[in-house]
Amino acid sequence: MVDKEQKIQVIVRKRPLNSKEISKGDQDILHRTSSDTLVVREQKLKVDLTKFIEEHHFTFDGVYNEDTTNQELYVSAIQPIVQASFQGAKVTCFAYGQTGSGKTFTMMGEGSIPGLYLLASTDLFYYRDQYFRNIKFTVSFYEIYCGKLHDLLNERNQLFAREDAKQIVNIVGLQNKPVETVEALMKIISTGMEFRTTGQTGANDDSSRSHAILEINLKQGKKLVGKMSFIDLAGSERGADVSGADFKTRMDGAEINKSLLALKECIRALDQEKRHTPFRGSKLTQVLKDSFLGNCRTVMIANVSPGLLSCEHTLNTLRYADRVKELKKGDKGPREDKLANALMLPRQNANVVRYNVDDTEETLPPPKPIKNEEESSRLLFKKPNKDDNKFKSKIGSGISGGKNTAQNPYIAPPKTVGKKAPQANMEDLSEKHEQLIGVILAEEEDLINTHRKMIDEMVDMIKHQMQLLGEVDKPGSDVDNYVRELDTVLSIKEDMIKGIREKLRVFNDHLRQEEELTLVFEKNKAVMDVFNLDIHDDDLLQDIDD
Ligand SMILES: Nc1ncnc2c1ncn2[C@@H]1O[C@H](COP(=O)(O)OP(=O)(O)OP(=O)(O)O)[C@@H](O)[C@H]1O
Repeated sequence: MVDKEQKIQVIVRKRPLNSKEISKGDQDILHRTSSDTLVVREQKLKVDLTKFIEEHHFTFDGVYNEDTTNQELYVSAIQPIVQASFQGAKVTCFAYGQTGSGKTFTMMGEGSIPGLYLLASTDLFYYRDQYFRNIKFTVSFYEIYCGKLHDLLNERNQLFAREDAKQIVNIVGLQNKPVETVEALMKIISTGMEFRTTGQTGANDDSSRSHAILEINLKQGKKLVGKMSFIDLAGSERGADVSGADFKTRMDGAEINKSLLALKECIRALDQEKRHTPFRGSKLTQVLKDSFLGNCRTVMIANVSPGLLSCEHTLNTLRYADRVKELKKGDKGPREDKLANALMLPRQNANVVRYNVDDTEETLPPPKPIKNEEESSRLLFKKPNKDDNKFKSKIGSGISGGKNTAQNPYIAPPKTVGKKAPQANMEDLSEKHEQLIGVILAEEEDLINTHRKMIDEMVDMIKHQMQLLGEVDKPGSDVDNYVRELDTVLSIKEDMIKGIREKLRVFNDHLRQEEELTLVFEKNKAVMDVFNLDIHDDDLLQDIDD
Protein backbone atom coordinates (compact mmCIF):
# COMPACT_ATOMS: atom_id res chain seq x y z
CA MET A 1 0.00 0.00 0.00
CA VAL A 2 1.17 3.50 -0.82
CA ASP A 3 2.80 5.40 2.01
CA LYS A 4 0.57 8.43 2.54
CA GLU A 5 3.40 10.41 4.10
CA GLN A 6 5.60 10.27 1.00
CA LYS A 7 5.27 13.22 -1.34
CA ILE A 8 5.83 11.17 -4.45
CA GLN A 9 4.94 7.60 -5.17
CA VAL A 10 5.74 5.79 -8.37
CA ILE A 11 3.83 2.64 -9.11
CA VAL A 12 3.60 0.34 -12.10
CA ARG A 13 0.48 -1.21 -13.50
CA LYS A 14 0.63 -4.02 -16.00
CA ARG A 15 -2.40 -4.70 -18.19
CA PRO A 16 -3.31 -8.16 -19.54
CA LEU A 17 -2.39 -9.25 -23.06
CA ASN A 18 -5.30 -8.31 -25.31
CA SER A 19 -6.93 -10.58 -27.90
CA LYS A 20 -5.09 -8.89 -30.77
CA GLU A 21 -1.74 -9.56 -29.10
CA ILE A 22 -2.71 -13.14 -28.29
CA SER A 23 -3.77 -13.79 -31.89
CA LYS A 24 -0.40 -12.45 -33.09
CA GLY A 25 1.34 -14.96 -30.81
CA ASP A 26 2.72 -12.21 -28.60
CA GLN A 27 3.85 -13.35 -25.16
CA ASP A 28 4.01 -11.89 -21.70
CA ILE A 29 7.52 -10.78 -20.79
CA LEU A 30 6.71 -8.86 -17.59
CA HIS A 31 6.91 -10.72 -14.30
CA ARG A 32 5.98 -9.20 -10.97
CA THR A 33 8.41 -10.72 -8.50
CA SER A 34 7.06 -9.07 -5.34
CA SER A 35 4.65 -6.32 -4.34
CA ASP A 36 7.20 -3.74 -5.48
CA THR A 37 9.51 -5.46 -7.94
CA LEU A 38 9.24 -6.39 -11.56
CA VAL A 39 11.38 -8.16 -14.14
CA VAL A 40 11.27 -7.57 -17.88
CA ARG A 41 12.59 -10.55 -19.83
CA GLU A 42 13.79 -9.04 -23.05
CA GLN A 43 14.54 -11.55 -25.78
CA LYS A 44 17.53 -10.75 -27.90
CA LEU A 45 19.74 -12.17 -30.61
CA LYS A 46 23.52 -12.27 -30.47
CA VAL A 47 25.54 -11.41 -33.54
CA ASP A 48 25.88 -15.15 -34.23
CA LEU A 49 22.05 -15.32 -34.13
CA THR A 50 21.86 -17.38 -30.94
CA LYS A 51 19.05 -16.26 -28.67
CA PHE A 52 19.51 -14.95 -25.19
CA ILE A 53 17.41 -13.24 -22.55
CA GLU A 54 18.30 -10.00 -20.89
CA GLU A 55 16.50 -9.50 -17.60
CA HIS A 56 15.85 -5.97 -16.41
CA HIS A 57 15.01 -5.72 -12.71
CA PHE A 58 13.09 -2.74 -11.38
CA THR A 59 11.87 -1.66 -7.97
CA PHE A 60 9.02 0.82 -7.42
CA ASP A 61 6.70 1.84 -4.60
CA GLY A 62 4.22 -0.71 -5.88
CA VAL A 63 3.81 -3.13 -8.77
CA TYR A 64 0.32 -4.23 -9.81
CA ASN A 65 -0.37 -7.24 -11.93
CA GLU A 66 -2.79 -7.73 -14.79
CA ASP A 67 -5.38 -9.22 -12.44
CA THR A 68 -5.49 -6.13 -10.21
CA THR A 69 -8.82 -4.34 -10.62
CA ASN A 70 -9.19 -0.57 -10.73
CA GLN A 71 -10.89 -0.81 -7.35
CA GLU A 72 -7.95 -2.69 -5.81
CA LEU A 73 -5.45 -0.29 -7.33
CA TYR A 74 -7.44 2.65 -6.01
CA VAL A 75 -7.70 1.28 -2.48
CA SER A 76 -4.02 0.47 -2.39
CA ALA A 77 -2.48 3.49 -4.09
CA ILE A 78 -4.86 6.45 -4.20
CA GLN A 79 -7.37 6.19 -1.38
CA PRO A 80 -4.71 6.71 1.32
CA ILE A 81 -3.99 10.19 0.00
CA VAL A 82 -7.46 11.36 -1.08
CA GLN A 83 -8.22 12.56 2.43
CA ALA A 84 -5.17 14.83 2.35
CA SER A 85 -7.02 17.11 -0.06
CA PHE A 86 -9.32 18.07 2.83
CA GLN A 87 -6.25 19.08 4.80
CA GLY A 88 -5.08 21.60 2.24
CA ALA A 89 -3.02 19.28 0.07
CA LYS A 90 -2.89 19.25 -3.69
CA VAL A 91 -3.20 15.60 -4.61
CA THR A 92 -2.15 14.72 -8.16
CA CYS A 93 -2.34 11.42 -9.93
CA PHE A 94 -0.59 10.92 -13.28
CA ALA A 95 -1.15 8.05 -15.69
CA TYR A 96 1.94 7.67 -17.83
CA GLY A 97 2.69 5.11 -20.52
CA GLN A 98 2.67 3.99 -24.08
CA THR A 99 -0.45 4.30 -26.21
CA GLY A 100 -2.80 1.44 -25.39
CA SER A 101 -1.10 0.57 -22.10
CA GLY A 102 -4.21 1.26 -20.02
CA LYS A 103 -4.03 4.91 -18.92
CA THR A 104 -7.62 5.75 -19.83
CA PHE A 105 -8.84 2.39 -18.57
CA THR A 106 -7.24 3.22 -15.23
CA MET A 107 -8.48 6.80 -15.05
CA MET A 108 -11.91 6.60 -16.63
CA GLY A 109 -12.71 2.90 -16.38
CA GLU A 110 -14.60 1.09 -19.10
CA GLY A 111 -18.26 0.03 -19.40
CA SER A 112 -19.40 -0.91 -15.93
CA ILE A 113 -15.84 -0.92 -14.53
CA PRO A 114 -15.26 2.27 -12.57
CA GLY A 115 -11.96 4.09 -12.95
CA LEU A 116 -10.06 6.32 -10.55
CA TYR A 117 -12.15 9.39 -11.43
CA LEU A 118 -15.31 7.76 -10.13
CA LEU A 119 -13.71 5.91 -7.22
CA ALA A 120 -11.96 9.03 -5.90
CA SER A 121 -15.01 11.25 -6.46
CA THR A 122 -17.19 8.83 -4.51
CA ASP A 123 -14.81 9.05 -1.56
CA LEU A 124 -14.46 12.82 -1.83
CA PHE A 125 -18.23 13.23 -1.61
CA TYR A 126 -18.41 10.68 1.20
CA TYR A 127 -15.78 12.49 3.31
CA ARG A 128 -17.35 15.83 2.56
CA ASP A 129 -20.82 14.65 3.58
CA GLN A 130 -19.49 12.99 6.71
CA TYR A 131 -16.94 15.47 8.02
CA PHE A 132 -16.58 18.65 5.94
CA ARG A 133 -20.04 19.88 5.13
CA ASN A 134 -18.89 23.45 4.51
CA ILE A 135 -16.75 22.40 1.55
CA LYS A 136 -18.04 22.70 -2.00
CA PHE A 137 -16.63 21.06 -5.10
CA THR A 138 -16.04 22.55 -8.51
CA VAL A 139 -14.66 20.72 -11.49
CA SER A 140 -12.65 21.72 -14.52
CA PHE A 141 -11.52 19.48 -17.32
CA TYR A 142 -9.18 20.55 -20.08
CA GLU A 143 -6.57 19.17 -22.41
CA ILE A 144 -3.24 20.17 -23.82
CA TYR A 145 -3.04 19.37 -27.48
CA CYS A 146 -0.15 20.57 -29.66
CA GLY A 147 0.95 22.84 -26.81
CA LYS A 148 -2.43 24.57 -26.69
CA LEU A 149 -5.05 24.46 -23.97
CA HIS A 150 -8.62 23.48 -24.78
CA ASP A 151 -11.57 23.49 -22.42
CA LEU A 152 -13.27 20.09 -22.53
CA LEU A 153 -16.24 21.53 -20.66
CA ASN A 154 -16.72 24.29 -23.18
CA GLU A 155 -16.62 22.70 -26.63
CA ARG A 156 -12.82 22.66 -26.71
CA ASN A 157 -12.53 26.43 -26.71
CA GLN A 158 -8.93 27.51 -26.71
CA LEU A 159 -7.66 28.82 -23.39
CA PHE A 160 -4.63 30.88 -22.41
CA ALA A 161 -2.50 30.48 -19.32
CA ARG A 162 -1.26 33.70 -17.76
CA GLU A 163 1.03 34.18 -14.82
CA ASP A 164 -0.04 37.05 -12.60
CA ALA A 165 2.13 39.42 -10.55
CA LYS A 166 2.23 36.88 -7.71
CA GLN A 167 3.44 34.29 -10.22
CA ILE A 168 0.24 32.33 -9.92
CA VAL A 169 -0.74 30.69 -13.19
CA ASN A 170 -4.34 31.35 -14.18
CA ILE A 171 -6.11 29.73 -17.07
CA VAL A 172 -8.24 32.53 -18.39
CA GLY A 173 -11.82 31.53 -19.18
CA LEU A 174 -11.54 27.93 -17.93
CA GLN A 175 -14.96 26.57 -16.92
CA ASN A 176 -15.08 25.65 -13.27
CA LYS A 177 -18.42 23.94 -12.75
CA PRO A 178 -19.94 23.48 -9.30
CA VAL A 179 -20.98 19.88 -8.63
CA GLU A 180 -23.31 18.61 -5.94
CA THR A 181 -23.31 14.87 -6.54
CA VAL A 182 -21.02 12.15 -7.85
CA GLU A 183 -23.49 11.46 -10.66
CA ALA A 184 -23.40 15.10 -11.79
CA LEU A 185 -19.61 15.05 -11.68
CA MET A 186 -19.39 11.87 -13.75
CA LYS A 187 -21.84 13.25 -16.30
CA ILE A 188 -19.65 16.31 -16.73
CA ILE A 189 -16.55 14.14 -17.11
CA SER A 190 -18.23 11.93 -19.73
CA THR A 191 -19.19 14.97 -21.76
CA GLY A 192 -15.60 16.22 -21.54
CA MET A 193 -14.23 12.85 -22.61
CA GLU A 194 -16.27 13.07 -25.80
CA PHE A 195 -14.49 16.26 -26.70
CA ARG A 196 -11.07 14.89 -25.96
CA THR A 197 -8.85 15.01 -29.01
CA THR A 198 -7.76 11.75 -30.45
CA GLY A 199 -5.44 11.65 -33.44
CA GLN A 200 -4.96 9.04 -36.04
CA THR A 201 -1.65 7.25 -35.81
CA GLY A 202 -0.24 4.23 -37.52
CA ALA A 203 0.04 2.28 -34.28
CA ASN A 204 -3.39 2.74 -32.80
CA ASP A 205 -6.29 4.64 -34.24
CA ASP A 206 -7.66 5.51 -30.79
CA SER A 207 -4.38 6.71 -29.48
CA SER A 208 -4.46 9.94 -27.67
CA ARG A 209 -2.03 12.70 -28.45
CA SER A 210 -3.26 15.01 -25.74
CA HIS A 211 -2.81 15.35 -22.00
CA ALA A 212 -6.20 15.44 -20.24
CA ILE A 213 -6.33 17.27 -16.92
CA LEU A 214 -9.24 16.82 -14.56
CA GLU A 215 -9.26 19.03 -11.50
CA ILE A 216 -11.65 18.72 -8.58
CA ASN A 217 -11.34 21.80 -6.45
CA LEU A 218 -12.31 21.87 -2.78
CA LYS A 219 -13.59 25.29 -1.87
CA GLN A 220 -14.67 27.02 1.28
CA GLY A 221 -16.56 30.06 0.07
CA LYS A 222 -14.26 31.48 -2.61
CA LYS A 223 -11.13 30.08 -1.03
CA LEU A 224 -9.44 27.05 -2.54
CA VAL A 225 -8.66 24.69 0.34
CA GLY A 226 -7.51 21.61 -1.52
CA LYS A 227 -7.36 20.03 -4.93
CA MET A 228 -7.46 16.60 -6.46
CA SER A 229 -6.10 16.35 -10.03
CA PHE A 230 -5.94 13.47 -12.47
CA ILE A 231 -3.72 13.72 -15.50
CA ASP A 232 -4.15 11.20 -18.27
CA LEU A 233 -0.97 11.86 -20.22
CA ALA A 234 -0.50 11.54 -23.96
CA GLY A 235 1.05 8.29 -25.22
CA SER A 236 4.65 8.49 -24.06
CA GLU A 237 6.07 7.09 -27.31
CA ARG A 238 4.40 9.84 -29.33
CA GLY A 239 7.28 12.20 -28.62
CA ALA A 240 9.57 10.01 -30.67
CA ASP A 241 7.06 9.12 -33.35
CA VAL A 242 8.15 11.62 -35.93
CA SER A 243 9.38 9.63 -38.88
CA GLY A 244 7.34 10.20 -41.97
CA ALA A 245 4.91 12.39 -40.06
CA ASP A 246 3.82 15.77 -41.33
CA PHE A 247 4.87 19.08 -39.84
CA LYS A 248 1.88 19.39 -37.52
CA THR A 249 2.30 15.86 -36.16
CA ARG A 250 6.00 16.45 -35.63
CA MET A 251 5.29 19.71 -33.80
CA ASP A 252 2.82 17.79 -31.68
CA GLY A 253 5.37 15.00 -31.05
CA ALA A 254 8.05 17.50 -30.11
CA GLU A 255 5.64 19.16 -27.68
CA ILE A 256 4.69 15.83 -26.06
CA ASN A 257 8.35 14.89 -25.72
CA LYS A 258 9.20 18.23 -24.17
CA SER A 259 6.29 18.15 -21.75
CA LEU A 260 7.06 14.62 -20.49
CA LEU A 261 10.70 15.51 -19.97
CA ALA A 262 9.74 18.73 -18.19
CA LEU A 263 7.29 16.77 -16.03
CA LYS A 264 10.06 14.41 -14.97
CA GLU A 265 12.28 17.36 -14.11
CA CYS A 266 9.52 19.00 -12.04
CA ILE A 267 8.81 15.81 -10.10
CA ARG A 268 12.53 15.42 -9.45
CA ALA A 269 12.74 19.00 -8.25
CA LEU A 270 9.73 18.45 -6.00
CA ASP A 271 11.24 15.29 -4.63
CA GLN A 272 14.62 16.78 -3.92
CA GLU A 273 12.96 19.88 -2.51
CA LYS A 274 14.93 22.02 -4.88
CA ARG A 275 14.41 25.74 -4.64
CA HIS A 276 13.87 26.03 -8.35
CA THR A 277 11.28 23.95 -10.17
CA PRO A 278 11.47 24.16 -13.97
CA PHE A 279 7.72 24.73 -14.58
CA ARG A 280 8.32 26.84 -17.61
CA GLY A 281 9.79 23.91 -19.54
CA SER A 282 6.40 23.13 -21.05
CA LYS A 283 2.78 24.11 -21.10
CA LEU A 284 1.89 21.01 -19.06
CA THR A 285 4.21 21.82 -16.18
CA GLN A 286 3.34 25.50 -16.38
CA VAL A 287 -0.36 24.85 -15.80
CA LEU A 288 0.41 22.26 -13.10
CA LYS A 289 2.75 24.60 -11.25
CA ASP A 290 0.40 24.76 -8.32
CA SER A 291 0.55 20.99 -7.90
CA PHE A 292 4.31 21.02 -7.42
CA LEU A 293 4.43 23.64 -4.69
CA GLY A 294 3.80 23.49 -0.97
CA ASN A 295 1.68 20.76 0.52
CA CYS A 296 1.35 18.19 -2.24
CA ARG A 297 1.03 14.46 -2.82
CA THR A 298 1.82 12.96 -6.19
CA VAL A 299 1.26 9.45 -7.49
CA MET A 300 2.61 8.46 -10.86
CA ILE A 301 1.11 5.34 -12.36
CA ALA A 302 3.37 3.92 -15.05
CA ASN A 303 1.09 1.81 -17.24
CA VAL A 304 2.79 -0.94 -19.18
CA SER A 305 1.81 -3.39 -21.90
CA PRO A 306 2.98 -6.93 -21.17
CA GLY A 307 3.86 -8.16 -24.66
CA LEU A 308 7.20 -8.88 -26.26
CA LEU A 309 6.18 -6.66 -29.18
CA SER A 310 5.91 -3.68 -26.82
CA CYS A 311 9.18 -4.44 -25.04
CA GLU A 312 11.06 -1.35 -26.18
CA HIS A 313 8.27 1.05 -25.15
CA THR A 314 7.73 -0.80 -21.88
CA LEU A 315 11.41 -0.49 -21.01
CA ASN A 316 11.29 3.21 -21.86
CA THR A 317 8.26 3.68 -19.59
CA LEU A 318 9.89 1.78 -16.73
CA ARG A 319 13.16 3.67 -17.11
CA TYR A 320 11.31 6.97 -17.08
CA ALA A 321 9.43 5.95 -13.93
CA ASP A 322 12.61 4.51 -12.44
CA ARG A 323 14.36 7.81 -13.02
CA VAL A 324 11.70 9.59 -11.00
CA LYS A 325 11.79 6.88 -8.33
CA GLU A 326 15.55 6.49 -8.17
CA LEU A 327 16.17 10.14 -7.66
CA LYS A 328 13.73 10.41 -4.82
CA LYS A 329 15.78 8.12 -2.64
CA GLY A 330 17.68 11.27 -1.80
CA ASP A 331 20.67 9.46 -0.38
CA LYS A 332 22.69 9.79 -3.52
CA GLY A 333 22.15 13.48 -4.00
CA PRO A 334 21.36 15.03 -7.36
CA ARG A 335 22.82 13.08 -10.20
CA GLU A 336 24.14 14.34 -13.44
CA ASP A 337 21.61 13.52 -16.13
CA LYS A 338 24.09 12.14 -18.59
CA LEU A 339 21.51 11.54 -21.25
CA ALA A 340 19.69 14.78 -21.53
CA ASN A 341 16.85 13.08 -23.33
CA ALA A 342 16.24 10.25 -20.91
CA LEU A 343 12.82 9.68 -22.35
CA MET A 344 13.87 8.79 -25.84
CA LEU A 345 17.41 7.63 -25.15
CA PRO A 346 16.86 5.78 -21.95
CA ARG A 347 19.83 5.02 -19.81
CA GLN A 348 20.61 1.38 -19.31
CA ASN A 349 19.28 0.47 -15.92
CA ALA A 350 22.01 -1.09 -13.82
CA ASN A 351 20.21 -4.23 -12.80
CA VAL A 352 20.55 -6.30 -15.94
CA VAL A 353 21.11 -10.05 -16.09
CA ARG A 354 21.85 -11.95 -19.30
CA TYR A 355 21.67 -15.64 -20.01
CA ASN A 356 21.37 -17.95 -22.97
CA VAL A 357 17.92 -19.14 -23.81
CA ASP A 358 19.09 -22.77 -23.78
CA ASP A 359 20.11 -22.49 -20.11
CA THR A 360 16.63 -21.47 -19.09
CA GLU A 361 14.29 -23.61 -21.07
CA GLU A 362 13.28 -25.56 -17.99
CA THR A 363 12.17 -22.54 -16.00
CA LEU A 364 11.08 -19.95 -18.53
CA PRO A 365 8.44 -19.96 -21.23
CA PRO A 366 10.17 -20.85 -24.50
CA PRO A 367 11.18 -17.66 -26.25
CA LYS A 368 9.60 -16.83 -29.52
CA PRO A 369 12.11 -15.93 -32.21
CA ILE A 370 12.16 -12.17 -32.45
CA LYS A 371 12.84 -12.11 -36.17
CA ASN A 372 12.98 -14.67 -38.85
CA GLU A 373 16.36 -15.33 -40.36
CA GLU A 374 15.89 -13.05 -43.27
CA GLU A 375 14.85 -10.17 -41.03
CA SER A 376 17.69 -10.78 -38.63
CA SER A 377 20.27 -10.69 -41.34
CA ARG A 378 18.66 -7.55 -42.69
CA LEU A 379 18.92 -5.96 -39.26
CA LEU A 380 22.52 -7.04 -38.96
CA PHE A 381 23.32 -5.70 -42.40
CA LYS A 382 25.75 -2.84 -42.18
CA LYS A 383 24.78 0.19 -44.17
CA PRO A 384 27.33 1.79 -46.45
CA ASN A 385 29.37 4.40 -44.67
CA LYS A 386 32.06 6.84 -45.52
CA ASP A 387 34.49 3.96 -46.04
CA ASP A 388 32.51 3.19 -49.17
CA ASN A 389 34.78 5.68 -50.88
CA LYS A 390 37.47 3.05 -50.64
CA PHE A 391 35.12 0.78 -52.47
CA LYS A 392 34.48 3.26 -55.20
CA SER A 393 38.13 3.71 -55.91
CA LYS A 394 38.44 -0.05 -56.14
CA ILE A 395 35.72 -0.59 -58.65
CA GLY A 396 38.18 -0.65 -61.50
CA SER A 397 40.36 -3.23 -59.83
CA GLY A 398 37.31 -5.23 -58.79
CA ILE A 399 37.14 -6.68 -62.23
CA SER A 400 40.31 -8.58 -61.60
CA GLY A 401 38.86 -10.15 -58.50
CA GLY A 402 39.32 -7.16 -56.14
CA LYS A 403 39.17 -8.27 -52.57
CA ASN A 404 36.60 -6.35 -50.65
CA THR A 405 33.63 -4.46 -51.85
CA ALA A 406 31.02 -6.42 -49.91
CA GLN A 407 30.05 -3.48 -47.71
CA ASN A 408 28.25 -1.91 -50.58
CA PRO A 409 24.72 -3.24 -50.83
CA TYR A 410 24.31 -2.52 -54.47
CA ILE A 411 27.55 -3.42 -56.17
CA ALA A 412 29.45 -6.40 -54.96
CA PRO A 413 32.60 -7.26 -56.87
CA PRO A 414 32.34 -9.94 -59.49
CA LYS A 415 33.15 -13.22 -57.81
CA THR A 416 35.05 -15.11 -60.48
CA VAL A 417 36.64 -12.97 -63.05
CA GLY A 418 39.51 -13.08 -65.36
CA LYS A 419 40.60 -15.70 -67.72
CA LYS A 420 38.09 -18.43 -67.17
CA ALA A 421 34.71 -16.72 -66.93
CA PRO A 422 34.38 -13.41 -68.71
CA GLN A 423 30.81 -14.24 -69.76
CA ALA A 424 29.73 -14.94 -66.18
CA ASN A 425 31.47 -11.79 -65.12
CA MET A 426 29.53 -9.72 -67.63
CA GLU A 427 26.26 -11.22 -66.43
CA ASP A 428 27.18 -10.45 -62.87
CA LEU A 429 28.04 -6.86 -63.73
CA SER A 430 24.90 -6.46 -65.73
CA GLU A 431 22.82 -7.76 -62.81
CA LYS A 432 24.53 -5.37 -60.38
CA HIS A 433 23.99 -2.54 -62.80
CA GLU A 434 20.30 -3.30 -63.08
CA GLN A 435 19.98 -3.43 -59.29
CA LEU A 436 21.69 -0.09 -58.96
CA ILE A 437 19.47 1.50 -61.58
CA GLY A 438 16.42 0.24 -59.65
CA VAL A 439 17.77 1.77 -56.46
CA ILE A 440 18.53 5.07 -58.19
CA LEU A 441 15.06 5.32 -59.68
CA ALA A 442 13.42 4.65 -56.31
CA GLU A 443 15.71 7.16 -54.61
CA GLU A 444 15.00 9.78 -57.24
CA GLU A 445 11.27 9.46 -56.67
CA ASP A 446 11.73 9.55 -52.91
CA LEU A 447 13.98 12.60 -53.12
CA ILE A 448 11.53 14.53 -55.27
CA ASN A 449 8.60 13.58 -53.01
CA THR A 450 10.54 14.56 -49.91
CA HIS A 451 11.51 17.86 -51.50
CA ARG A 452 7.91 18.58 -52.46
CA LYS A 453 6.70 17.69 -48.94
CA MET A 454 9.44 19.84 -47.44
CA ILE A 455 8.30 22.86 -49.43
CA ASP A 456 4.69 22.33 -48.26
CA GLU A 457 5.85 22.04 -44.69
CA MET A 458 8.09 25.11 -45.01
CA VAL A 459 5.01 27.04 -46.12
CA ASP A 460 3.13 25.75 -43.04
CA MET A 461 6.08 26.69 -40.87
CA ILE A 462 6.23 30.19 -42.31
CA LYS A 463 2.51 30.61 -41.62
CA HIS A 464 3.03 29.30 -38.10
CA GLN A 465 5.92 31.70 -37.53
CA MET A 466 3.88 34.63 -38.84
CA GLN A 467 1.17 33.66 -36.36
CA LEU A 468 3.76 33.44 -33.58
CA LEU A 469 5.05 36.90 -34.46
CA GLY A 470 1.50 38.22 -34.55
CA GLU A 471 0.85 36.82 -31.07
CA VAL A 472 4.11 37.98 -29.52
CA ASP A 473 3.55 41.51 -30.82
CA LYS A 474 0.33 41.79 -28.81
CA PRO A 475 0.57 43.52 -25.41
CA GLY A 476 0.90 41.07 -22.49
CA SER A 477 1.87 38.25 -24.83
CA ASP A 478 3.29 34.94 -23.66
CA VAL A 479 6.98 35.36 -24.54
CA ASP A 480 7.90 31.99 -23.00
CA ASN A 481 5.52 30.30 -25.37
CA TYR A 482 6.96 32.26 -28.29
CA VAL A 483 10.52 31.19 -27.40
CA ARG A 484 9.51 27.55 -26.96
CA GLU A 485 7.60 27.35 -30.20
CA LEU A 486 10.25 29.16 -32.21
CA ASP A 487 12.86 26.80 -30.85
CA THR A 488 10.74 23.80 -31.83
CA VAL A 489 10.09 25.17 -35.35
CA LEU A 490 13.79 25.85 -35.91
CA SER A 491 14.86 22.41 -34.73
CA ILE A 492 12.25 20.75 -36.97
CA LYS A 493 13.54 22.84 -39.88
CA GLU A 494 17.11 21.83 -39.10
CA ASP A 495 16.18 18.12 -38.96
CA MET A 496 14.28 18.44 -42.20
CA ILE A 497 17.22 20.01 -44.03
CA LYS A 498 19.65 17.47 -42.58
CA GLY A 499 17.34 14.65 -43.70
CA ILE A 500 17.03 15.83 -47.30
CA ARG A 501 20.76 16.56 -47.57
CA GLU A 502 21.51 13.03 -46.47
CA LYS A 503 19.14 11.64 -49.10
CA LEU A 504 20.81 13.87 -51.67
CA ARG A 505 24.26 12.69 -50.65
CA VAL A 506 23.32 9.01 -50.94
CA PHE A 507 21.61 9.62 -54.27
CA ASN A 508 24.70 11.42 -55.64
CA ASP A 509 26.94 8.60 -54.45
CA HIS A 510 24.83 6.08 -56.28
CA LEU A 511 24.83 8.17 -59.46
CA ARG A 512 28.62 8.23 -59.34
CA GLN A 513 28.76 4.50 -58.69
CA GLU A 514 26.52 3.91 -61.66
CA GLU A 515 28.84 5.97 -63.89
CA GLU A 516 31.86 4.04 -62.69
CA LEU A 517 30.07 0.76 -63.13
CA THR A 518 29.18 1.72 -66.69
CA LEU A 519 32.84 2.40 -67.38
CA VAL A 520 33.83 -0.98 -65.98
CA PHE A 521 31.11 -2.54 -68.02
CA GLU A 522 32.41 -0.90 -71.20
CA LYS A 523 35.93 -2.04 -70.43
CA ASN A 524 34.80 -5.59 -69.82
CA LYS A 525 32.78 -5.51 -72.99
CA ALA A 526 35.92 -4.74 -74.91
CA VAL A 527 37.41 -7.91 -73.44
CA MET A 528 34.33 -9.85 -74.50
CA ASP A 529 34.71 -8.51 -78.01
CA VAL A 530 38.25 -9.82 -77.98
CA PHE A 531 36.86 -13.21 -76.92
CA ASN A 532 34.31 -13.02 -79.66
CA LEU A 533 37.13 -12.59 -82.10
CA ASP A 534 38.45 -15.88 -80.76
CA ILE A 535 41.67 -14.34 -79.65
CA HIS A 536 42.47 -16.43 -76.56
CA ASP A 537 45.25 -14.34 -75.34
CA ASP A 538 45.77 -14.82 -71.61
CA ASP A 539 48.27 -12.03 -71.48
CA LEU A 540 45.78 -9.57 -72.88
CA LEU A 541 43.29 -10.43 -70.15
CA GLN A 542 46.01 -10.21 -67.57
CA ASP A 543 46.81 -6.70 -68.72
CA ILE A 544 43.21 -5.66 -68.34
CA ASP A 545 43.02 -7.22 -64.89
CA ASP A 546 46.04 -5.31 -63.78
N1 LIG B 1 -5.95 -3.42 -16.54
C1 LIG B 1 -6.65 -3.72 -17.63
N2 LIG B 1 -7.47 -4.78 -17.65
C2 LIG B 1 -8.17 -5.09 -18.77
N3 LIG B 1 -8.10 -4.40 -19.92
C3 LIG B 1 -7.30 -3.35 -19.96
C4 LIG B 1 -6.54 -2.94 -18.84
N4 LIG B 1 -5.83 -1.85 -19.19
C5 LIG B 1 -6.15 -1.59 -20.47
N5 LIG B 1 -7.02 -2.47 -20.93
C6 LIG B 1 -7.55 -2.49 -22.31
O1 LIG B 1 -6.53 -2.09 -23.20
C7 LIG B 1 -7.02 -1.20 -24.20
C8 LIG B 1 -6.19 0.07 -24.24
O2 LIG B 1 -6.33 0.74 -23.00
P1 LIG B 1 -6.45 2.32 -22.89
O3 LIG B 1 -7.37 2.89 -23.93
O4 LIG B 1 -6.79 2.63 -21.49
O5 LIG B 1 -4.97 2.74 -23.24
P2 LIG B 1 -4.33 4.19 -23.13
O6 LIG B 1 -3.01 4.01 -22.49
O7 LIG B 1 -5.27 5.14 -22.51
O8 LIG B 1 -4.10 4.55 -24.64
P3 LIG B 1 -4.18 6.02 -25.32
O9 LIG B 1 -2.86 6.69 -25.07
O10 LIG B 1 -4.37 5.67 -26.75
O11 LIG B 1 -5.33 6.75 -24.72
C9 LIG B 1 -8.48 -0.94 -23.85
O12 LIG B 1 -9.25 -1.69 -24.76
C10 LIG B 1 -8.67 -1.47 -22.46
O13 LIG B 1 -9.90 -2.10 -22.34
